[in-house]
Amino acid sequence: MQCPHYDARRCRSCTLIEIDRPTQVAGKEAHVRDLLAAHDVTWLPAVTGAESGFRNKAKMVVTGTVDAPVLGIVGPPGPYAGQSVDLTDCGLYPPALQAAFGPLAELITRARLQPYDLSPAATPDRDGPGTSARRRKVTPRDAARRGELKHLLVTLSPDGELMVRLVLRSTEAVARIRKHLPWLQAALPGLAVLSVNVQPVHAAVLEGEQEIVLTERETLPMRVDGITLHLRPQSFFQTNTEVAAALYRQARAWVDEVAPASLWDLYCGVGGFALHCAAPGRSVTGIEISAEAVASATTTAGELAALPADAVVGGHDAAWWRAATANLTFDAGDATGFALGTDADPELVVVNPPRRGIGTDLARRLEASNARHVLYSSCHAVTLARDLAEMPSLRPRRAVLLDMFPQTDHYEVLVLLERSRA
Ligand SMILES: C[S@@+](CC[C@H](N)C(=O)[O-])C[C@H]1O[C@@H](n2cnc3c(N)ncnc32)[C@H](O)[C@@H]1O
Repeated sequence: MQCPHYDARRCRSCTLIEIDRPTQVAGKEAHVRDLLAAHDVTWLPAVTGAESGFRNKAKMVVTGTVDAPVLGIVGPPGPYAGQSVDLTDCGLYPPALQAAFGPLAELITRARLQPYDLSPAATPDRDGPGTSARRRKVTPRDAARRGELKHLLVTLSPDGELMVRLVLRSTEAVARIRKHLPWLQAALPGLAVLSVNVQPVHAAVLEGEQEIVLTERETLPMRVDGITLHLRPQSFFQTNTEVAAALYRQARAWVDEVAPASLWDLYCGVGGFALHCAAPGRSVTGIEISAEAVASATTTAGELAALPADAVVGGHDAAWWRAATANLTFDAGDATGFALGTDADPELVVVNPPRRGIGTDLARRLEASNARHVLYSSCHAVTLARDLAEMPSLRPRRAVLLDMFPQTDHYEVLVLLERSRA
């Protein structure tokens, strides 16, 4: 893929952009196969979606001035080091996401949102979990920092609707933003959710805990395979909707083949795996640390349970969904704490942890359980391989690489583990 920002060294986020796509994918396959070399795994062909325009979410640093805000990044080491770099035409964003940046820049001017004075090291990582901004420490210089608006976070739904989050240092500008909301809604008819996230600390984290939703609607409907997942401002959603849908479909295919009567979906987020894997006669429990994500997943389950009689969702009618959701529950909590807190074992466990993996305690709990299968979806194969080593009785049998983050060396891998009978 060609990118003028990369070529000019204004942005170097897409570390593999000079390599053609088949070679990128082959390199990722070699990486993961090497990490799983000790196991006898049957690999499906890699899943690849679009190589550009695939990101459903933009994390923009806001620099410049109130009258000429710049949405993008702070330049990386090189000729643009420390400078404002406009990335509103970044080729990773779909056109509908790019088109939102103009009106949002105008909102910044109209509402007089002073861009925050960010140092170069506060550039957010644009390639998924784990951000350089998160790793920054608060410094004594922080007291001198000026400005209000730190980041602009924009998510585009498959139906073309938008969730916009303004990360501000304080609530000082909230009334002004509220005043200009009708204008923004006219300029961006797809705007479903507008919120302010308050992040008072100097860039130690990308966003803060307090979220003030300014629109009537609080969730962005993300339709995946006909199932409407409800995204709230602080909930996780897979970055690449097309590849996420393929991930959930593959998980469902393997789960249906194994046909477990009971399933846990640990680290369930807004419920993508659990809702795809629900079926009549199957009990499904989703566990997730974020209470707001659990509320979203519960909403979707409730909607599917109450479909109009003539509705068909994901190829199933209302009666099927009523039966499939009869034993589908979501609870907020720590995945490891939940698993260690019960003696009951499901027949199959789905895990989709953050980059750090599931860790020793949960891996040992699963190893010692009666679960016949584990389906592990990982965005960091190094921690996956480490976790597998803690579960020697659960043997990886099938796997597939999903190229969720083209142009970078990140990828998702889904592995079906089966308990060995020996
Ligand atoms: C990679 S995301 C996967 C979410 C979901 N499975 C999906 O497909 O969208 C990891 C999720 O784990 C959640 N999480 C992080 N730490 C957790 C913990 N200790 N226990 C349970 N969930 C946790 C995060 O909030 C996030 O939603």
